Amino acid sequence: MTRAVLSLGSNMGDRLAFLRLAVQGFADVLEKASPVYETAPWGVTDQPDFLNAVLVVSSPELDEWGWLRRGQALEKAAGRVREQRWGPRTLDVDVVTVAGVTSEHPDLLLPHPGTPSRATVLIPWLAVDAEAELPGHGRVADLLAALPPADREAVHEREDLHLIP
Ligand SMILES: Nc1ncnc2c1ncn2[C@@H]1O[C@H](COP(=O)(O)OP(=O)(O)OP(=O)(O)O)[C@@H](O)[C@H]1O
Ligand SMILES: Nc1nc2c(c(=O)[nH]1)N=C(CO)CN2
Repeated sequence: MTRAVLSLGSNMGDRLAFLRLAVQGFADVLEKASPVYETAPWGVTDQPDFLNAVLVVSSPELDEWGWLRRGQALEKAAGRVREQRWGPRTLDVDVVTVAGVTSEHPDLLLPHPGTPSRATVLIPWLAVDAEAELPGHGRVADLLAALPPADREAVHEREDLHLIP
């Protein structure tokens, strides 16, 4: 039995449809789905805005590699092709944490090392779990409070969009 937090992102094509494709792909293991957020791009800033969201999932069968494989299969189903690092994509599924698991394998770093600095992950995560903790880094609420205000202000809830119609 593992419980995982997954981050979803899309900034190409029908962004909401790609996020929904991911939600449908995890429907059998879905515990919680966050609101949808419109977010300014970080990393490569000269690209379209993203939609981002977070899912909490749990399964008696899947280990951390199972979560990665399922996410990658959904990225493939969304027509994602290998592209520039941090560049535009139809669907990105990152494994943020798997409860009780740390990994330094380059194909599966856990917790995902980008998490503490990404308001695009921390804000949706906090929306579904106000008490969330990132193993080794403390409370998600504290991580978010420590970010520059501009990072938090670049993330806007889209109340008109829903992962589950
Ligand atoms: N926790 C993780 N979740 C998803 N992929 C991971 C993780 N740790 C390592 N990877 C590896 O990262 C590789 C590249 O992933 P990807 O192209 O999505 O990176 P990116 O989204 O551009 O950047 P970032 O990983 O910083 O968000 C994949 O081959 C995958 O195996
Ligand atoms: N706002 C935002 N920017 C990004 C994102 C993302 O999900 N949201 N993902 C990236 C590559 O992983 C690069 N930049």
